Amino acid sequence: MSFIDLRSDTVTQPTEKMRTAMSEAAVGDDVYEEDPTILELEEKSARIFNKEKGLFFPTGTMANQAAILAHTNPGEEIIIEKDMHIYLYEVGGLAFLSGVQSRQLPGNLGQLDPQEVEAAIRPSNIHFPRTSLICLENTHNVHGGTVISKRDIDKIAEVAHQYKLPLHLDGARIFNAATYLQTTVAELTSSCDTLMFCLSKGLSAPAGSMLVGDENFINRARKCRKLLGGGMRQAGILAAAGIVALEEMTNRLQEDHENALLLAKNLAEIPWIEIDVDRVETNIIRFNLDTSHFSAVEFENKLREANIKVNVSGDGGVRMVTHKDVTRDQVEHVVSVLKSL
Ligand SMILES: Cc1ncc(COP(=O)(O)O)c(CN[C@H](C(=O)O)[C@H](C)O)c1O
Repeated sequence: MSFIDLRSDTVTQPTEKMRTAMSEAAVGDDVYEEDPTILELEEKSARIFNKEKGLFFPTGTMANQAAILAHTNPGEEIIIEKDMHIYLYEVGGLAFLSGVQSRQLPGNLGQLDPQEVEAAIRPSNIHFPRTSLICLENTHNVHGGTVISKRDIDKIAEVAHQYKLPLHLDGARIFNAATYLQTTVAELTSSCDTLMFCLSKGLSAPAGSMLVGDENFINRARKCRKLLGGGMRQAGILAAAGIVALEEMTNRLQEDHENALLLAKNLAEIPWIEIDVDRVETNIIRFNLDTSHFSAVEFENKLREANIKVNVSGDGGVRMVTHKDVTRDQVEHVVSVLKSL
């Protein structure tokens, strides 16, 4: 039974070309830095982002947490936007792994206010922890795949660098942001000191994320990855799919964005759905149910009966995410099912 899976772009299946590349991958022991396919993916990632080095990770969470470990020392404070994945969905890793506390600022659809960031940087004072990192997320998951412009990233970087602080970008969906802005990822992230991006979401690799930054940082992050158990052996089998992802999947993301907008515009016509269509910029749609009509669970179950999977939260919030494995026809089918409810 085939489902239309709108829960996330993490569900994407590898392409046939990825599977072939995986089966033919040249491999070696990556702890000794001898896996040729991982080395090729790391070099390609660094080149695409115009950073000195790249480092392959099993997941985006591990890459984000290794970056925070490599940027900070226990007892320091990092400045984040209050709804970031790094804070909301990484199991308290900031505290548990890095021993840092977070200063959570309110964002405008994920973008931080440069003045608020500057005001949050701790001056030296015997009572205060040292601020050691500033983080952004682009596109922003919880706010609905919203995009932060280069100009707005650069404004935060300017404050960070004025205080000699690094800026780390959770760029899980940075290719979606660059597609929306019609720019390159290198241009968009040029002022970020380090960034993570996912191969395993819209780019459709079966697993894997990359961290890119300068050589000194990547050397520290490699050690943090080993500490976290991410030192892998012949993982070129996974990296081979990542290379195909970068070569073939970054230019099709506009299709996902068009499907998301088509879905959002149709959802807006349904009386018991509250959605801001203008906020749909990339492949994530978030909307609220009029729960007097349906409870979140009822809504999820009715869609499941129609072979459609979505993520709902108890308060009636719904997220739908378009991706390679959801076609335009399937989007139109979802619309007809929703209108029939
Ligand atoms: C902005 C951002 N940064 C990092 C990650 C973590 O990536 P993985 O650890 O899942 O590879 C995610 C995954 N997001 C997943 C999803 O959206 O379904 C879930 C919520 O973890 C993310 O959205």
